[in-house]
Amino acid sequence: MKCVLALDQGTTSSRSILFDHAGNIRAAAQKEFKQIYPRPGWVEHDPEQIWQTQQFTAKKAMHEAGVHCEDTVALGITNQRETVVVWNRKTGEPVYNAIVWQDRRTADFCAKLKTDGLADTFHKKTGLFLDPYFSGTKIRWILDHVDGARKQAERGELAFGTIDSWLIWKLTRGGAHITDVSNASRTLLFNIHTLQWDSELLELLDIPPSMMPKVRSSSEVYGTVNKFLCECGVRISGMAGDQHAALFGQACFEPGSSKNTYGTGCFLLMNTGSEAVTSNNQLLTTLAWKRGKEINYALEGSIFIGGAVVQWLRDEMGLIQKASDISKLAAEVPDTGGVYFVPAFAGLGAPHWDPAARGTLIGLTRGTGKAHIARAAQEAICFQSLEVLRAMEKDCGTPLPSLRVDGGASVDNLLLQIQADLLQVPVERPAMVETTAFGAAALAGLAVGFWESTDEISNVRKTDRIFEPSISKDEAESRFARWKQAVERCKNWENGT
Ligand SMILES: Nc1ncnc2c1ncn2[C@@H]1O[C@H](COP(=O)(O)OP(=O)(O)O)[C@@H](O)[C@H]1O
Ligand SMILES: O=P(O)(O)OC[C@H](O)CO
Repeated sequence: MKCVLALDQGTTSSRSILFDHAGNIRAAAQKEFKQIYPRPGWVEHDPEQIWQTQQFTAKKAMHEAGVHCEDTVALGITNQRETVVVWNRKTGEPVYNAIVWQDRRTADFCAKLKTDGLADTFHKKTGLFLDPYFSGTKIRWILDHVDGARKQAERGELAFGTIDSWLIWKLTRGGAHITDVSNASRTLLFNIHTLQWDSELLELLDIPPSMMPKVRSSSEVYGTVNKFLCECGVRISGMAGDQHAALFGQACFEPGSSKNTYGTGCFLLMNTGSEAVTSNNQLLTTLAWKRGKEINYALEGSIFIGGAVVQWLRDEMGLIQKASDISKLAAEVPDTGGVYFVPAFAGLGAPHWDPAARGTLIGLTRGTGKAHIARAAQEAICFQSLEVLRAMEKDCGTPLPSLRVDGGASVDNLLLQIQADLLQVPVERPAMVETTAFGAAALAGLAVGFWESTDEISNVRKTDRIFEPSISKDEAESRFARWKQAVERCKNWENGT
C-alpha cells in the first residue's frame, strides 16, 4: 500500500498521518507537548520537544500502519505559523526557546513602529499589520535579548526558521535551510508581490539577511529524509503553513472558496486566486501556496483564541475534564443567560488588532453557572468567526453562500450549530476533518505524481454533515450587537484605559 506521510506540527500537539491514494487515513499518531508561559503574555515552546514529538509520532504512525519506507512515496510538512526558532548553524542548537505566535512580548516595539509611521510600509509589502503575532519582531527580540546572539547573527552563524524550516533542517540533518512562500508570508519580512525577502524591512527590524532561509514553492522535491524514519530516504515534497494547507486540503481551489479551521485559534481563509486582494476591513493578505509557476493568494481573518478557550476551561478553571465535555456542559442550558465571554487572552486579532485587549466575562448574575460560561465560551468562538466573515463579505461585496469547517474543535456538533445560527449560512463539515494534514499530503503527493491533479484532490473530499441555521436573522443580529458591546469593553485594557 503506497502512502504519503504528513507531519502536522500544531500549537498544542505534533501529529503524523499516513494517507493512501483514496485519501483514507491509514494510521495517525499524536502527542501533546509543553506550553511554556514564562510571564503574562509570553508563550514559548521547546524546539527540541517539537522535534522529538514530531519524530515520535511519525515513527509510531509508520509502525502502526505497517507501511514500509519504500511505500512512503512522499512526505509533506505543515505547521503552526509565525512561531520563531533561531539556531546555531554549526551546532544545530537553538539559542532560545521557540517564541510562539501567541506571544505578545513585542507589543511595545510594534506600537513604536506604528508611531514612527511605518505601518503602511509593512502593510503594502507584506499584507500584514504591525502586530506582535508575526515573526519579524520576535526574531529581533531574540537578537536583542539573548547574550551574544546579535554578534553571532552578524557573523552569519545563526539561522532563523519558522517551524517548517526547523523540521526540515532536522529531517535533512542540517542539509536544507528552506521555507515555502506561505510560511514566509507570515514573517513581516517577505514581499508578497516580488516573492523575495525585503531588504528594507530586514533593515528596519535590524535582522541580518544571512539568517533567512531560501524560499521555495509549496510543492516540489526539496530533499530526502535523512534516515531517521527508515534507510531508504523519503522525499520531502510539500510544505505549507497549517491554515494554507487546510485551505488546500478542503479543495478550496477556486477564487471565492473559503474555510474556517477551529484549532487553538480560528483561521478563516478565502482563496483570491492570482490576485493579492488588499482588505479594507482589517483582514490580512497572504500567500496561499505556490505550485510550479502558479501563485495563489488568500484573504485571512486570524482569531487568536478558538479551541484554546476550551483548554483554558479545562486546565486553568477545572470546569471540564476533557475538551469534548464542553458541549455536554453547554447543552445543560438553552442559552448563556446573558453572559458574554471575550477570550482576548492574547489580545485581539482580526478584525480588531488590539494587542492590549484582555479577556472579559460580562453579564454575570447570581444565577450564572458553569454551563452558562461553557456556552458563552462556545459562542465566543462563533462570534469571533462571525466578525471575520462579515469583514470578508464586505471586502468581496457578496455574501458567503456557506462555510467549510475543520480542525480539532469542529467535531463539536453544538459548536457548529451555534456557528450556523449566528452566521445565518450553512456550515459544512467534511467526513475527514484532518484537512490540514491532508493538504500537506496533497501538496507533497502532487509534486511526485502520486496524485495527478487537483481534481483528484477535490474528489477525495466528502461531506459529513451540513448544519443549517435554526434561529431567525433578527435574533442572530441582536445577539451579535450585544457581543460587539462586550468586545468594546475589553479593548485596550492592558494600557489602563
Ligand atoms: N470535542 C471538542 N470540543 C471542543 N473543542 C475541542 C474538542 N476537541 C478538541 N478541542 C479543541 O481543539 C483544539 C485542538 O485542535 P487542533 O486542531 O488539534 O489544534 P492545534 O493544531 O492548534 O494544536 C484544542 O484547543 C481543544 O481545546
Ligand atoms: O496550531 P493551530 O492549528 O492553531 O494554527 C496556528 C496558526 O498557524 C497560527 O497562525
